[in-house]
Amino acid sequence: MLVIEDLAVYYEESCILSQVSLDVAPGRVSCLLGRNGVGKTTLLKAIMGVLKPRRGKVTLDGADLTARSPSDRARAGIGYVPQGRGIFPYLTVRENLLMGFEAKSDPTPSPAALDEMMEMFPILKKFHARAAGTLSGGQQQQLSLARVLLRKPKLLLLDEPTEGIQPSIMQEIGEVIKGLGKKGDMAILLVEQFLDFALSTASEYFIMDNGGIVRRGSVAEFDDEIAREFLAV
Ligand SMILES: Nc1ncnc2c1ncn2[C@@H]1O[C@H](COP(=O)(O)OP(=O)(O)OP(=O)(O)O)[C@@H](O)[C@H]1O
Repeated sequence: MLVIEDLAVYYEESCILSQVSLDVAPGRVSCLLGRNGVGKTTLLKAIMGVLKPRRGKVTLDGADLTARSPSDRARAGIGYVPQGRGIFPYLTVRENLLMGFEAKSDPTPSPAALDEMMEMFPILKKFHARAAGTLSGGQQQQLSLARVLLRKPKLLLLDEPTEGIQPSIMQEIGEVIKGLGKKGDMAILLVEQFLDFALSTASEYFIMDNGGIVRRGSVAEFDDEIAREFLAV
């Protein structure tokens, strides 16, 4: 379980997150919503340790990660699929997948884990020898997700997985995320601008505004009034 308490994050003197508290339990897909520029990516980076908070605490299954480096956090079980995917375009699909093992405490590639990913994303099996940069945006997104899932993270952070991808692949990715949530052993925090995708994939929502979480609830209870108040521009 991820627990964030009273997190404050600044870019130099500019306060982006002033007081964020939230928790995400395994077996749940939670979406983080909010207007452009409100600080959603900043929060994911602070959870991953790419940005240092000025105040507050990040714990995963009771272990305090606040002072730990991003690579330590990856080893502790945080998987991060950043906006823009972060794949290596000149390496093959298979080589990109193998990079996923580097962040494990035991970096020996497991053929069974590789097979599992190829089964979950058949397109990666088909294109395993291609340079990753030649894949479509949606296929690259699947690769980026598979590379992180290889490590069997306890917490999966996803930043705008639908950005720039076709609706058919969007649906496939949505099904994979929902399936991971249902398995019950992974907590998932999804940042998503595309509201329909977020609401059809997640079971719980958080809304960020003014540097903090201003609303949370079950997706089943999300309505147009909430969208107008917190998400309309
Ligand atoms: N490296 C940086 N230096 C200074 N300010 C930054 C930096 N990165 C982001 N910001 C600012 O921090 C604020 C929050 O940005 P962030 O990307 O976290 O928002 P977001 O909610 O994820 O937005 P979007 O939905 O557009 O991705 C924005 O005002 C942004 O301009």
